[in-house]
Amino acid sequence: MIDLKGKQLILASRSPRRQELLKGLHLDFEIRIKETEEDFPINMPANQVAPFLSEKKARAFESELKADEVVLASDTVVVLEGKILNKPADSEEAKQMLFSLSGKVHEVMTSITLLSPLKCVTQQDIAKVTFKVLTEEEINYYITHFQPFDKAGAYGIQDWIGFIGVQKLEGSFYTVMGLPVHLVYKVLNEW
Ligand SMILES: Cc1cn([C@H]2C[C@H](O)[C@@H](COP(=O)(O)OP(=O)(O)OP(=O)(O)O)O2)c(=O)[nH]c1=O
Repeated sequence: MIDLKGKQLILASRSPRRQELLKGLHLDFEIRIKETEEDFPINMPANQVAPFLSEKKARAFESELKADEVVLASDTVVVLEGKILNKPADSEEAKQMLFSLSGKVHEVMTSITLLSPLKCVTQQDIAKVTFKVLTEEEINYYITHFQPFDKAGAYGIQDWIGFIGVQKLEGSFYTVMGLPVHLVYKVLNEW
C-alpha cells in the first residue's frame, strides 16, 4: 500500500508494459505522453544511459507540473559486453541482435525517475539474463510472429522468446520487462 497523500501520479510512458506493471502496484495514476528525443552523449558509460534518459523523459514535464503532481518516467537499455543494444530498426537488425545475445549473458538496466516541482529522484535497477543458444529457426520464428521492434535488444522476456530462451535470470523479471516496480514502490514510500 502506498499513500500518495493527495499527490497525483503521472506515468510518462507510452509503453503498454509499463502501464500494466504500474497498475500492479494498486495505485491511481494517469498517463501523459510527451515526445522526448532518446539521444545521449556518445561516450557516456553504458550504465549511465538509462538514468540519463529516464531523467530526460521526466524533465520534459518540469515546466508544467502542478504542486501536487509527481511524474514517473523510465528507460530500459540492454547491455551486451559493454555495448548498448537499442530498439532494432528492422528485421535484419533484430536478427543480428538476437544472434549476438544467443548463448551469452547480458544486462538489462532500467532506470526510474520520479519528479515533482520540489524533488527529483532517479534510481536504476540491473538484471542479468542468460540466453540459451538460439537457432536461426527460433530467431526467425520470433521475429515473424512477434513484435520485437519496440523493445530494447529486440526481445521481450514476457514473450515466446523469453519462455524458450531465458536460462537464468539474476534480478527482477519486471526490471527486464521495463519497470522495476519494487523500486517505484520504495521511492514513492520514501517520498
Ligand atoms: C529487454 C526488454 C525490453 N522491453 C521493452 C521495455 C521498453 O518498453 C522498451 C525499451 O524502450 P524504452 O525507450 O525504455 O521505452 P519506450 O520507448 O518503449 O517507452 P516510453 O519511453 O514511452 O516509456 O523495451 C520489454 O518489453 N521486454 C524485455 O524483455
